[in-house]
Amino acid sequence: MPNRLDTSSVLEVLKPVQDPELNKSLVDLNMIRNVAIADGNVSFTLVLTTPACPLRQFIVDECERAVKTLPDVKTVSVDVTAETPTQKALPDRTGIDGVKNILAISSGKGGVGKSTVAVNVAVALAQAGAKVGLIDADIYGPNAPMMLGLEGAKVTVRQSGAQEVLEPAFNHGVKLVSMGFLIDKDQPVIWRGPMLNGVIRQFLYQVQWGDLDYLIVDMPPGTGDAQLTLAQAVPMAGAVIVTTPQSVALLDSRRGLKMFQQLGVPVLGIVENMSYFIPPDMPEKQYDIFGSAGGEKTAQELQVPLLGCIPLEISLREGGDRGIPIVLAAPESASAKALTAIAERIAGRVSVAALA
Ligand SMILES: Nc1ncnc2c1ncn2[C@@H]1O[C@H](COP(=O)(O)OP(=O)(O)OP(=O)(O)O)[C@@H](O)[C@H]1O
Repeated sequence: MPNRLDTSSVLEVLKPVQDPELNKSLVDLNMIRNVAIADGNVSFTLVLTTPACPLRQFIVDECERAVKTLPDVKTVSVDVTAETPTQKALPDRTGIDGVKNILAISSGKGGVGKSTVAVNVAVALAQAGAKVGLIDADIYGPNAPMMLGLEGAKVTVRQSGAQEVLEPAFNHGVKLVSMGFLIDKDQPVIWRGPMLNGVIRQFLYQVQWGDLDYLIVDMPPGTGDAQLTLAQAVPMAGAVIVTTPQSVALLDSRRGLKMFQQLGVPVLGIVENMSYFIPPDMPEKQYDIFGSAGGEKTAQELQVPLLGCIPLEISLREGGDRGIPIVLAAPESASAKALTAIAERIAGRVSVAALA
């Protein structure tokens, strides 16, 4: 134990403190910077690997505790920032300039709450300070514009050199492009594979995304052309599979999971939506409408993490309908807390994979 107070002794006592997800020393990971000491007041910057770090407070507390073991320390002040690592490049995939991590939110079947999860995870990450974009590639139900309060918005087209580029819409801290901006919502559209592929590629490469920590893609349900196009075009940081506890939904999600694994896309985990119902007038009650623990069983069987369980809550649907996602409209509700924790877990796993 050092018996003096200087920059090197601060780094020495901080060396055993690990990033709990990466299991490596914060000092070795270059996460401790700008150590300064003035009259017993120690300050430094802690650079996390994601602004949505689920263990932020725990890491800060551990750092403070370690530094306070040094003699003559009066105060410890930790300035927390984040630098999200960029996912690893793949030789046969073309990344998007400035976009660090591309994530797919997928489901085996429709109506399980995939868009609800995509929108709320995007907003929760933005709330934490991340730069976030969302591609609503769901041709069957392009709900993201409504859920983000951007219904009726239009993407502007600009000429950039020889290329036309789309300017995304923006609300609640999230940049959005959507199939809903391109099609009349009352007009049935028959999508052919090549057409859909073309639009997905346009959404990836011809949008003025700027710098993004996370680009989230709300996929159409099922295992079709869109998934294939996405996985073969860009390097993917991972896919998240949304399911409900019913066994049919779980069967479909197994299929989705296998598909991503075959395409070489890491599956970050499963989200179980509509896990149980909390009656608004009896919040202490919990009803397992679709059975219970299905997501947990599937996650165990397929050896992927269960990222979280979201209850059925009326306010969650209302938030979506009003264009104010529940993580903003009612952050203290059970579903908002679950969604925020899911966003943090996703961000944590993406960082771990990028730095592995
Ligand atoms: N946990 C929940 N509690 C209450 N309502 C929910 C919940 N999850 C989703 N919903 C509601 O269910 C409907 C369908 O959800 P959502 O559009 O997110 O599903 P989806 O899987 O994206 O559907 P689609 O396949 O049609 O795109 C929406 O009205 C949404 O607000």
